Amino acid sequence: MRTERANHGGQIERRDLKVIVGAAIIEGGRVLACARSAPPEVAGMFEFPGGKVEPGESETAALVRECAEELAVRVEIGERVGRNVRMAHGRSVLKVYAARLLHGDRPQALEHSALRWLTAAELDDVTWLPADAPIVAALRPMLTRG
Ligand SMILES: Nc1nc2c([nH]c(=O)n2[C@H]2C[C@H](O)[C@@H](COP(=O)(O)OP(=O)(O)OP(=O)(O)O)O2)c(=O)[nH]1
Repeated sequence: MRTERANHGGQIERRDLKVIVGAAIIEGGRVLACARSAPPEVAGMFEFPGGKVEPGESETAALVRECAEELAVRVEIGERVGRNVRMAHGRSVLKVYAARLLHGDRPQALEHSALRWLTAAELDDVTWLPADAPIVAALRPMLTRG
């Protein structure tokens, strides 16, 4: 994504905004939380499976690709969960979408150190990456709603 903003001199400054997408995979009132295996500073903290959107790739396509790479599952992408979360001093943005598993696929931890299915009441049982806090808050009523 390309963004423009005026710097202090009033000139337009162009820079690339990196978009990170995450999938809140929901099944039976539970969401899949994945523990990062690296880097060491965040290893063991939980996130939504996903990653960077590649140039020319749609957000949905990036999520389908990342879920296949990280979990070996096929997913259907649904509605947005929560708001855009700015990270890395505004250089990147995290966008999370609800997703559901297709064809009876079961997630495998190909890149994560652990996978956990959490109910709304269990969302706080794990330590999420800090940027995920507003997403987790928005997810809570969605899980209860079923
Ligand atoms: N996937 C994901 N990343 C998140 C979440 N919350 C959060 O702060 N992040 C951050 C962690 C990383 O700095 C960045 C995602 O980078 P990544 O390394 O997982 O993405 P990637 O797979 O495309 O990276 P790469 O190793 O291919 O370069 O976003 C989240 O819920 N899911």
